[in-house]
Amino acid sequence: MDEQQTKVGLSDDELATHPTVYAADTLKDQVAIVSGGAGGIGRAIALLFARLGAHVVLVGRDQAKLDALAARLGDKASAHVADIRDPDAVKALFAAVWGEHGRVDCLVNSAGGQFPQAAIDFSVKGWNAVIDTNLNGTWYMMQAAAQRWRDAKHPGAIVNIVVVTTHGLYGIAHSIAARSGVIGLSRAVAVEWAPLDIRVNCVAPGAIETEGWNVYTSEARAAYPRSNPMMRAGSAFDIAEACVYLAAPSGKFITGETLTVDGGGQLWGETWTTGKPDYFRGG
Ligand SMILES: CCCCC/C=C/C(=O)SCCNC(=O)CCNC(=O)[C@H](O)C(C)(C)COP(=O)(O)OP(=O)(O)OC[C@H]1O[C@@H](n2cnc3c(N)ncnc32)[C@H](O)[C@@H]1OP(=O)(O)O
Ligand SMILES: NC(=O)C1=CN([C@@H]2O[C@H](COP(=O)(O)OP(=O)(O)OC[C@H]3O[C@@H](n4cnc5c(N)ncnc54)[C@H](OP(=O)(O)O)[C@@H]3O)[C@@H](O)[C@H]2O)C=CC1
Repeated sequence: MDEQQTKVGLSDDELATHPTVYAADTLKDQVAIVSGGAGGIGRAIALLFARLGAHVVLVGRDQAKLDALAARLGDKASAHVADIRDPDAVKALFAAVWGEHGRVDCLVNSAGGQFPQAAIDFSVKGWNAVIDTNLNGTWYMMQAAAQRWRDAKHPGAIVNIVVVTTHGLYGIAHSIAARSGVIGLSRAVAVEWAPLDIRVNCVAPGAIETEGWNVYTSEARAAYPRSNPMMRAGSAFDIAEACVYLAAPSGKFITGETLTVDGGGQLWGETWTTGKPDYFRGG
């Protein structure tokens, strides 16, 4: 981690008042679970979903962080501590939320992350930590949601936040592997779960300024805005609006899709999370 911990991205006040294309009742009376809900992207999703009428269940491992955001949102949110890597904790989470609200309409899996390291140096523990968090943890949440929806004969929508796996992102091969797994899994269950009226989609963000960037060096962070043809970083709000699109009725004929929100970064540009090797500088 860099010694310079910087506050990055939009503030809660900016997120809460950001202009949106969506009508104020887009998610009226819906219940949405957002894992990583107090993180950089997750909180933007939570703030927008609540603003559009949903009750948002914020999930993460840090009670104080969750409580602080829940307090801001009042009766539009509640906080639930759960480690998504613990399948029993995930089951207990869904039992609690279903017991409290009698429904869940949408699950957004935004909990996740990785550390930058050359793949050749990954330790077994480090590899497993990233796979367990991003692939297994996401799966436990998806399956728990789907089982509840099946048993209650209730429709549902899942949006998994992944990373761009196609081109241009180096130094996080463990995460690319885990997120490719999530994308493949989402496509597979989009078909299996279509008879249950459950849609499953992914959003792949490019460089989105959040506090999550603090795991990268200041040199790496400084280059991220130049990693796409728009030559700038996106905001967590861009991801939140994409999630609404897929979760709301606007997405009713979309399943098994990955919506890339990266300013064109998968077409042009490169991101070196561990610094660009001399070899690729042509020197
Ligand atoms: C243009 C786009 C930019 C890049 C695209 C992506 C951006 C983002 O995703 S933004 C950031 C999102 N948030 C995060 O990434 C959060 C920070 N990451 C983590 O919390 C961890 O990396 C985690 C996801 C793996 C959490 O797992 P946890 O079990 O809590 O991990 P530990 O800290 O206990 O570490 C376990 C194990 O992993 C190895 N390891 C961890 N950090 C590093 C590191 N910096 N370098 C090398 N190895 C690391 C290590 O083996 C750890 O075990 P110990 O050695 O016993 O500590
Ligand atoms: N920002 C970016 O540029 C990009 C981000 N992404 C991905 O988007 C997602 C959100 O990123 P961002 O908001 O920026 O990152 P943050 O680090 O700000 O947020 C991640 C959140 O996940 C939670 N979390 C992590 N592990 C667990 C766990 N085991 N159980 C429960 N909660 C957990 C953390 O909360 P706590 O530690 O309190 O539990 C944290 O709030 C991540 O998957 C990230 O990799 C993808 C591409 C680019």
